[in-house]
Amino acid sequence: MGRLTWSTPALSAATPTKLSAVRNPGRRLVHSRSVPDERFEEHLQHPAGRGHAPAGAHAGAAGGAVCGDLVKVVVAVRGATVIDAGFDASGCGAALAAGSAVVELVRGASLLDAARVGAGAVSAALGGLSPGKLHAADLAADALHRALGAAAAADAQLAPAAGRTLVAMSGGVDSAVAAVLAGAGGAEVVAVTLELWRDPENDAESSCCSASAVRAARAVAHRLGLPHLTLDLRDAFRAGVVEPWLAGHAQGLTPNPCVGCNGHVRLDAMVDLADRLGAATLATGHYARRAPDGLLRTAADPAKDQTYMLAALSRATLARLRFPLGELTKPEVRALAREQELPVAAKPDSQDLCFLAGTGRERFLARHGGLHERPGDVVDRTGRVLGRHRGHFNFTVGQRRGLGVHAPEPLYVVRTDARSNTVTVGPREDLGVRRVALRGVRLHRDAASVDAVKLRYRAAPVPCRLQDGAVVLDAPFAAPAPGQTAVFLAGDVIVGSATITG
Ligand SMILES: Nc1ncnc2c1ncn2[C@@H]1O[C@H](COP(=O)(O)OP(=O)(O)OP(=O)(O)O)[C@@H](O)[C@H]1O
Repeated sequence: MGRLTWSTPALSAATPTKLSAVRNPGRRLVHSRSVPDERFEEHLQHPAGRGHAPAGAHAGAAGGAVCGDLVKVVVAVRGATVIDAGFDASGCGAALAAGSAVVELVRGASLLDAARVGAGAVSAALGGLSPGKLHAADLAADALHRALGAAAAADAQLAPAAGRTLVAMSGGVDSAVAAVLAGAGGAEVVAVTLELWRDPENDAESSCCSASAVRAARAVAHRLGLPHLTLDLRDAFRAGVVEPWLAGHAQGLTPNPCVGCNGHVRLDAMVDLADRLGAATLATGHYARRAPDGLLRTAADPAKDQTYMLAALSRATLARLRFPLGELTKPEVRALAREQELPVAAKPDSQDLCFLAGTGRERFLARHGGLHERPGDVVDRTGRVLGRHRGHFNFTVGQRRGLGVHAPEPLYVVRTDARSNTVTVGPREDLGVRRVALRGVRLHRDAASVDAVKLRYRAAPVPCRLQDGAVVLDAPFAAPAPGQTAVFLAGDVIVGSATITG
């Protein structure tokens, strides 16, 4: 594949003087001289829209106590246009000038032009900031994008365009390549990143949910010439994903937050935004495919297949989704990223739950769920005490590591009991089960069509049949964990899901 060219919409005639800054969004123009540019001075002396708060505007802020500089931007969107904007800034002069530059760049611009404004454009509008002052452009761009995302989600209404696609960009290599492929046929691509988690003590800052990851995703999108919007879903994510995950651990379950997150938090919000932007489809970097009847089909690369995580999506949501990576392997995706010279081509894959990045599970449970150390017994099936543990919630069925028990044969967690705070262990043969109890069975086809079930994200499907709210397996499966999702297959098509209860 050669270098792809982009079909980006023409910038509006209302913003001719902004063209060069916005067209070159990914580049940072750095002046080596110490004398400020006259454009910088002009913004400093006569800031545009300082203290202005238009009616119906949405606000976004960045900076604050830690860095001493604070920029707040407000924007009002109507239809497809940023009809008005204002700002406030405290701290250094560069923060003030950057806030003013943002207002000038976006006021009267189309929403999608405004969504192309990044720190590079802000710096360029100020004649190029020295390295020490670029921070102010970053803050102003962060504040702008927080405001713009909120305004777009609430007030934007672009005319529907069949060839417009919204791409969910996490800042990783998969979604960057998905964006490239989504635009390869000439489609008009708009990018969105969700801010899902921000910890006051800054853990998970490196994860795909965090504020710094949002900034990185924006940089990738802007480098591709794409408008980029940010949606702040932190409240919905905490209430709908993190809190149930913490509550599940307290009850001795092993919840699967990603299935619910995709199912009713992040994809729904992005489909709503796609509607507002007049985008017919939402593309993601998941490894998944679609069956002819619209249901999910496993990815061509079984090692990367992510349909398990998407199994709880409604048919209506599925109908809007596109998976440009579904026929590719990961090495092929990385090769495409290198070919397109994407800066994220070598970025490592995410390993754990996004909100746990930078923090261990045990520490997270203690800090956010109040599940502090609670010593209890490790017992065998006869009740004989073999050792001590630091809380049942730190263990999951099938776990082998970290038991702190010395035995002649490897031992695994067979059961955890929240009420007695005991962890029962046994040899591997104790783990196998042939019948798995379920709740909340949801099927898109007849129960009779189910021929296999996946009982864990990375487990191979097991041949089975569905019977009386349970799944009966043709071969024993080691350690289905209560709280995890069971995903039903008919051949390679995902036909439903349920939650494992025992
Ligand atoms: N914070 C986010 N904002 C927007 N989209 C996201 C976000 N996190 C994940 N996605 C979307 O969901 C897809 C799968 O997410 P997952 O967390 O599994 O990432 P991944 O496989 O590491 O992909 P990537 O390399 O794109 O980060 C991503 O490719 C992206 O399209």
